[in-house]
Amino acid sequence: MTIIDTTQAETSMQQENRYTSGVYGKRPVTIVRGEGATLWDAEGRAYIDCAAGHGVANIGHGRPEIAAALSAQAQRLVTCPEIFYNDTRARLLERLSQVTPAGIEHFFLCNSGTEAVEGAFKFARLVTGRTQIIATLRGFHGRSMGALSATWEPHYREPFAPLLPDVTHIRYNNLEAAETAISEQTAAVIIELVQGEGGVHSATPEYVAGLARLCHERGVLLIVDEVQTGFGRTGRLFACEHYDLQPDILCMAKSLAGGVPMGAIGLGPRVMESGRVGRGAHGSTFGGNPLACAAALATLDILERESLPTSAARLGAYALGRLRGMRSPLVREVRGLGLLIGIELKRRAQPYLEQLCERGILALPAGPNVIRLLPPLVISEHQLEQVLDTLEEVLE
Ligand SMILES: Cc1[nH+]cc(COP(=O)(O)O)c(CN[C@@H](CCC(=O)O)C(=O)O)c1O
Repeated sequence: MTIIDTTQAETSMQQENRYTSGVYGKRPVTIVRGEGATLWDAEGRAYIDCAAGHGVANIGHGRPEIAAALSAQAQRLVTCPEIFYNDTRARLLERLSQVTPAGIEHFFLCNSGTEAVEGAFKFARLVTGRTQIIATLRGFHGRSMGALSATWEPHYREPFAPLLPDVTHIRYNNLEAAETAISEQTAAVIIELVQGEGGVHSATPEYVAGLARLCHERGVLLIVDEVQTGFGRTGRLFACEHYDLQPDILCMAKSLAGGVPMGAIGLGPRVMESGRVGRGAHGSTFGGNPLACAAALATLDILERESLPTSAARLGAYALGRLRGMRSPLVREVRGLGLLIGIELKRRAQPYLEQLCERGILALPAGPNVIRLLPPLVISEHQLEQVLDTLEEVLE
């Protein structure tokens, strides 16, 4: 079904190129419609989506429940800053306290992952009176100046120096490195339990348990960045559940509101009982807006009603098994948890991503040599088989 014809599609690309900032490496595809784990381009070509908008579309595209929630809320009230109470926001805050890891019962609502990280750093400095932030090699936490300071990749970071002072990067999964780095000046350690953009590397249970213990002993807050791993991606609602971990601060965004931009900072007792988070400490015009809150409530309903974290666990285990059984000379290692999967190649991943796109599969990189698969958790078994078959062909 052609949605717009080729000429219109080319015009649309030319139009976007004429006015865009130029910071994105755009693929020559104009995506115009989505449903479930399928996307269509302007010429009506269908793709199986293994990018999910950078891990945003966990519940899939074109969900009528999200459209209905947005429409109903938009007809009542779109925006309402948190200087006023709002009924939809109140319901979401309560719902988040019920589904997040134990102890996380208070939230600052914002509008993106990087904002969640920025706020987390502010709360950590406020609560501890300390300044140092410790992050990990290969970690990705956002591109705004504070979050960027904790993002490891030098070519993201270095053009914008000087960034936040007092940010140290340590080896991931290395407890001795954390023991050495943590000092009297350390406010917080921030980690992803599965490093996403940094190449799909999972934390070991021993590392996480040791790091949590170390942070508690040394008066340091543990910030867990679940912007990418949250809301079912790794096979549990939160990756913290795999580790029985109660973070001091939990950063959330991406799939929280079913594709509508939203972030949230979950605050644990060591933050809230400090008595140091007072009026005026932080703020956001759009944070906690009723429209995003309505979409988030509908999203949490869908995740629960369709048991999507369990689907991610089952489908992800199957996919990892098949990928690890692949005898491709190009593959160095297959890693992942749930439907957050990384295929490390012995070569650059870009040419293979382009071949996948030509064959109707949209996937992402995670560093120069890793193909990252982040499909919607609603992907069907048949679609997943097609993805795996295509990967076998492309990587043979
Ligand atoms: C773990 C994590 N933390 C924070 C962020 C920042 O979120 P936001 O401000 O909403 O973009 C992201 C974006 N992850 C995507 C990076 C996109 C980019 O290159 O920028 C990704 O993993 O592709 C993360 O993956």
